[in-house]
Amino acid sequence: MSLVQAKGLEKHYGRDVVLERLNFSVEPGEFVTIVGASGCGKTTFLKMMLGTESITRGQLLVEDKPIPGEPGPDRGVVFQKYSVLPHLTVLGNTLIAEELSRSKLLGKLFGSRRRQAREAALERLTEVGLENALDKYPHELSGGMQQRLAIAQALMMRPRILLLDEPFGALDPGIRQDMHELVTRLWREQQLTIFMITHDIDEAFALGTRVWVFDKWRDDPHAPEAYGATITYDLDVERNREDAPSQAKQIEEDMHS
Ligand SMILES: Nc1ncnc2c1ncn2[C@@H]1O[C@H](COP(=O)(O)OP(=O)(O)OP(=O)(O)O)[C@@H](O)[C@H]1O
Repeated sequence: MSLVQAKGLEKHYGRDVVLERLNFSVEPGEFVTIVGASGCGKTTFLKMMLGTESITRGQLLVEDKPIPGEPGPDRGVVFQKYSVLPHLTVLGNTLIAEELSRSKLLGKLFGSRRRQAREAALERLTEVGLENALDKYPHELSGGMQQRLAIAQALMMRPRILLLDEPFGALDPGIRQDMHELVTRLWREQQLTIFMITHDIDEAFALGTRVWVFDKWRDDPHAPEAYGATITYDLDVERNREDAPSQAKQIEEDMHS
């Protein structure tokens, strides 16, 4: 059974069609990277996966069931802008992910549940290499460390699906390379299924097993809102590694033409 499927999925904002005719099946363990022109609906798609944007038409299914209309523990997310809370330490920021998810009414965990959550948080922070920064506050962390913390938060509930919206867009190239290694390791070790938006086509081909290009397949210059973007290329990078450089170049040219 596919893990995620879209059938005729569409997103409109009023009369503005942002996404249309999205049809795909994603198997467990795939690493899907998503590229496309600015404003073509990539983040909107990710938010539909997260459950914070409604679906206008069609279906978006996880294991054959409609995706819940709210975030859940099976889907972790990391955005480009650092999403950590400035008044909490590294450990506090990781614990809050569990507190918010498990204890909606009380807002806090107590006793053995809190101890278990602390152990889980320490484990996640060790996985992302922040075990020596538990008591630091976000302003004391580099950009790369803040994104490591955001990843630890996202993985706190052991999601099967990880949604990444340009998570490394603000980082220096050397740090990005470290983050690529981290995400690749976590993806393998935790058997995650990843959907990652990036503006960097080389990054898309380096990390993804599958690259999607979002673009409009039909356009009316007199009514630009009439048609939305869809997946215009769906490339199996894993099986065609040797073609990746020429495909990346072609996509880069298409996006800038
Ligand atoms: N809440 C909203 N209400 C109305 N229009 C919206 C809303 N959110 C996004 N849009 C519009 O939907 C379109 C797609 O936006 P989205 O952020 O998904 O694009 P994107 O491909 O992620 O862009 P970028 O690469 O610049 O981040 C844009 O035209 C945007 O203005």
